[in-house]
Amino acid sequence: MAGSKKSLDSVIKNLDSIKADDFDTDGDRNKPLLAAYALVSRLETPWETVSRLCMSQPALVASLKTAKDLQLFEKWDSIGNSTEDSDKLTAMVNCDPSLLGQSGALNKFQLQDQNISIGSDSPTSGNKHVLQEVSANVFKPTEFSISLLQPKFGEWINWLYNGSLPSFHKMPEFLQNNDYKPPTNPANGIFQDAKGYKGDLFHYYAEHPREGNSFNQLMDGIMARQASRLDVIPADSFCKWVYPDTAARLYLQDLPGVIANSKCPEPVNKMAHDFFTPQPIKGARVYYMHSIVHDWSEKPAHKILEMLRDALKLGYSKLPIDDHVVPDKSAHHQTTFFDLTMMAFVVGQERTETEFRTLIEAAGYRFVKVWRSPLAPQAIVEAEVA
Ligand SMILES: C[S@@+](CC[C@H](N)C(=O)[O-])C[C@H]1O[C@@H](n2cnc3c(N)ncnc32)[C@H](O)[C@@H]1O
Repeated sequence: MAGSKKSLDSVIKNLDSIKADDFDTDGDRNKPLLAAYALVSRLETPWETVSRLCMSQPALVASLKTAKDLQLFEKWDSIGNSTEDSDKLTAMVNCDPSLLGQSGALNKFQLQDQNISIGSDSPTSGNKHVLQEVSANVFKPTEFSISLLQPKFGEWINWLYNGSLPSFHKMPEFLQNNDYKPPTNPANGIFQDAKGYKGDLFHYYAEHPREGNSFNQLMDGIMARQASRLDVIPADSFCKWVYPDTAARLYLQDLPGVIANSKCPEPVNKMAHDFFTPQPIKGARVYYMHSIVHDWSEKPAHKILEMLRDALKLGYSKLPIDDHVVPDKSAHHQTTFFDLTMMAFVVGQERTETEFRTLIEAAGYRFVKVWRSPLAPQAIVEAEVA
């Protein structure tokens, strides 16, 4: 018994001792993270898995949205993110004390996300709680809750409520009503069913700028996370100080509303362009598309590539397509939920290497190779005009 207790303690101590900054690179940190997810799935019982998925996570995100609506984190930040009791927090956000009190819904934040009580000799402070419970009814913001003050993270909570949850709520019914075939018409998919809207997501966003802004912020968050694997120089230094001549030859293209709100600094050229029309910039060395092709089903994706093809110079221009490239087996969990999100949200999909090859070749390109990085499940498909 004593031997078993000792080994249990040492297992927990070993696990507790692992920290994000133990690793030299993000790629190194990612490997134990994946091992830890696998560990959770081995250790959880079916009851623990189902209650986490169906009870604690929905309750947590509903609590986060309520806290966001109350501007709890913003108001806390304005008084210096100090340690506060629930009476002070209740007064600060002007809600009923029962919400933030001892047994209230919001003060359970710290209990709902990975809080494991493993005894006084085992530290729990490294857990990713939303709030830290300093003592009974006394709380402190955490690195995570403070990160939500940045729109590129905080707006995910609004997007969850205005786009993701309504779409996933509709998905089972939509598929049932459509003989379990994925949608193919970008103007008439699951998102449109959920919103009672006819037209593609990007037209919806142009007509609903508050929701469009949420989406643009979360794209910012995704790009900020991914830039590390591309050896990207921060836009400001690239444009203003490091390579001003090169930056002046770059073009950022998107729909007019997105271009008008983009923060890309001078001297990069900002150009409104509809990619379902011919590409006006001819003979460039590179036409880089990030998170574009996966937004579309075969027919529109083919059209986008076709409209670009004549701009490329044979033997010189390159087309790097930056998206998830799904492996034949053991797809990364991020790839699989991106794939479902693309289907539910934009009638898009993540593609395998074979699917990319077929799409690209049918549009008049040569498939060169796939560039992968250990830092992300996304990859770069290199193509050139055939
Ligand atoms: C998933 S976002 C990716 C944005 C950006 N490339 C990034 O990675 O941050 C897709 C983008 O496609 C743009 N888009 C949608 N339809 C378009 C069209 N017809 N012509 C040009 N851009 C379009 C949207 O406005 C949106 O910014």
